Amino acid sequence: MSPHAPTTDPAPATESPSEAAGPVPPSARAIDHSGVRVTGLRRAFDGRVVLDDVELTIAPGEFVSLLGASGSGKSTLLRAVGGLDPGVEGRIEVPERTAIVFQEHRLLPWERVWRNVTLGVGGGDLRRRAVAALAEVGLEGRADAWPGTLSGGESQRVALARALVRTPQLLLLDEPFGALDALTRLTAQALVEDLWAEHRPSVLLVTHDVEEALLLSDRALLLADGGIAAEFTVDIPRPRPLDHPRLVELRTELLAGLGVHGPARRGADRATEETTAPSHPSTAPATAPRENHP
Ligand SMILES: Nc1ncnc2c1ncn2[C@@H]1O[C@H](COP(=O)(O)OP(=O)(O)OP(=O)(O)O)[C@@H](O)[C@H]1O
Repeated sequence: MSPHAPTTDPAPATESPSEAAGPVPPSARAIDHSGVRVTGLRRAFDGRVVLDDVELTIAPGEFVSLLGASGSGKSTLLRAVGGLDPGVEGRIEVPERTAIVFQEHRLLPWERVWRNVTLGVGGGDLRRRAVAALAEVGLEGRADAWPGTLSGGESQRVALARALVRTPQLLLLDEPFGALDALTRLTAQALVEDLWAEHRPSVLLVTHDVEEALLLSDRALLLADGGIAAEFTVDIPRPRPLDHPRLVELRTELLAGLGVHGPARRGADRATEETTAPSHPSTAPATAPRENHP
């Protein structure tokens, strides 16, 4: 890691569609491997402390999920790691190539899909690179489409392609499946898992969905009271069946950590707390098509 990491985030942080997916601007924050190290992170809004001395480490290639009640500061933390928040204090070390995918796809409607994918990307051969990234997310043949002609799931795939084309060492995902219907969500989750297995970026995924976190991540972190309140190692080989006993156990522990008790509160949880209700049926088909990988 760079010994020169600053004590405050130096990255300029205006937010535009191209920056949303693009790399964090080159800065002294870059480290020499693809992990993340955050120490002493603090963020207050109008004197109200949201993040208080947060420590976070992500190993190179590790998939980490961040859960927590609505308003606990998940997006604030992710934005800070992504260099999008100039108001944060602390030491943040991230790799040079970082890409972010948000819940909303943030595509420019007046640019064709392939141009959206390569917005802000340097170098030549942009169309070919966009087409390759689009193929990776299953959107062969859609390079010249207008964003307005895509479904929600397809748009989110374009957003993923926009991240992929930057060959990120760190992928920041802020509820990227949150706006998708249940079935599209399962497919998108499987896609992200496959892409991660193939490219092995480090990943920080903000999600409300406990099962999503348990299916995808190596570790799930619980954000509460301004800090990481609990950490769960998901020591289950992939692909992970939802009825794996350890997954069921971890799910119960995570839900308890989130203050949700009992197995049958699914609809109520989602409606009232926006936090943790399982989104998969108990016989989820999501795991079936997944490739096996470590
Ligand atoms: N720019 C801002 N100005 C003022 N307050 C903010 C700002 N951004 C976030 N906050 C506040 O900080 C707190 C944490 O917000 P954040 O969006 O990080 O929470 P979250 O855990 O991601 O929530 P959710 O799960 O609902 O998306 C909230 O109380 C929010 O109102």
